[in-house]
Amino acid sequence: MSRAIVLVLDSFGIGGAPDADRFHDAGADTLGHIAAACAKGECDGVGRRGPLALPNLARLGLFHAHRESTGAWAEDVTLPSEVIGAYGNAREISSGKDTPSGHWEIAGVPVRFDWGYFLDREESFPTELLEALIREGNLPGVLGNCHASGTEIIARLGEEHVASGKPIVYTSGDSVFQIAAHEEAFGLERLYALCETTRRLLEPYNIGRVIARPFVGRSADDFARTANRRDYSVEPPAATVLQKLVDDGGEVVAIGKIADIYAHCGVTRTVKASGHDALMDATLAALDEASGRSLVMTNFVDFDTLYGHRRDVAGYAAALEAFDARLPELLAKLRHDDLLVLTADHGCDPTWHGTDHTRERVPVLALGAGLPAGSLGARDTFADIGQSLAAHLGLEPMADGESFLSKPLPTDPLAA
Ligand SMILES: O=P(O)(O)O[C@H]1O[C@H](CO)[C@@H](O)[C@H]1O
Ligand SMILES: [Mn+2]
Ligand SMILES: [Mn+2]
Repeated sequence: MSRAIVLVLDSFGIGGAPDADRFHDAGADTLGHIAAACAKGECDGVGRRGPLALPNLARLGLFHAHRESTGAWAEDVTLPSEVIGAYGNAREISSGKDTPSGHWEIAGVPVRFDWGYFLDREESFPTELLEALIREGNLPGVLGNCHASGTEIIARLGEEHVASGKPIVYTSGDSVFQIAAHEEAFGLERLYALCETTRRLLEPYNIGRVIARPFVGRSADDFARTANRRDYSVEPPAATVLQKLVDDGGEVVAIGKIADIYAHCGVTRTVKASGHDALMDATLAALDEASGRSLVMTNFVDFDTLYGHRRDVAGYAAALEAFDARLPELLAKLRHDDLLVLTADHGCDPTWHGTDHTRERVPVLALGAGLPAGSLGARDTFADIGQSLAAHLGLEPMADGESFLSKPLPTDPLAA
């Protein structure tokens, strides 16, 4: 029975998006700029040193994929003696560079409509929306109401929030409405309920996600966000490959943020875990259990949340190396007819201006299912992954994308 394993390294772009200009991201290159910083010794001293060392990802073809995306090798990296994976780079055709768009497109459903955005950097939200939220949420008011980095805004407004009981509302370049509140002073369940109210009030605004951002701590110096973050996404606009597999009697194990990102559509089992080691442990355990026709999908969120958005280049490098070191455990569990795909949902170049995502191509590193090692070239949409998963899992083809599993057409002997 076919199994597929998809690991999404959240925000791990490899530069080169042909439409990066439109997002003011021309030149952004998450992998390339991390490698360059490591090569200059700028990432030494966080439990790592020297050039970026990703020997296992390199064997799957990561650096080759990056070179095909940008035209240049990542600085000072060691190339593998042999590439064992099929590697490619994929551009995104969805209108946004956000997490749901990237994941849905990976699963064969690009987002062709435009999301709503709160574009004003200050006074970002419409007055009538905030008035409705204050009324229905029984709130003394709200704080924030601006574009912000989530860690900076709790340091700036967290104490006032605890004293006043007013939740902190903020947004970003993404189609999001985020609510930060203290887990104990405000209450976690109350925060979740407020997010559900917000989700309903946002219906006319076409916003992709409401995100609950609980935090703990006593003062601005030690406020810290917790793993109880929860995302309230709208449903994908069409059946993803996850949904098609479930409808056809298969199993979908969603690990980490995956279930939230797909609005719980097309998921048979949800596994929550916090931190990359725990996420990898959960993935390995799921592989031990997944016996039938199944898809195991994991989102490795820390690359994005702890390092990309925080513009922490050294932290990102160390997290990549730690992830790479655990890959052999996963490879050892693969059966010959499994298909493993490693990819990303967008970029978040930690050397870039601002704190938002960056429009980039993503790596497509595939192994197994009889795929020969070598280049898959430049893929025109992330949906090529969804289409390949559909082919591998024996599902009807998706409307978008081209499978990289399909064999080349036999040459016509008469045409010679
Ligand atoms: O700064 P924090 O709160 O981590 O927010 C980030 O997380 C959100 C979801 O990816 C993005 O919209 C981005 O702004
Ligand atoms: Mn993401
Ligand atoms: Mn993000």
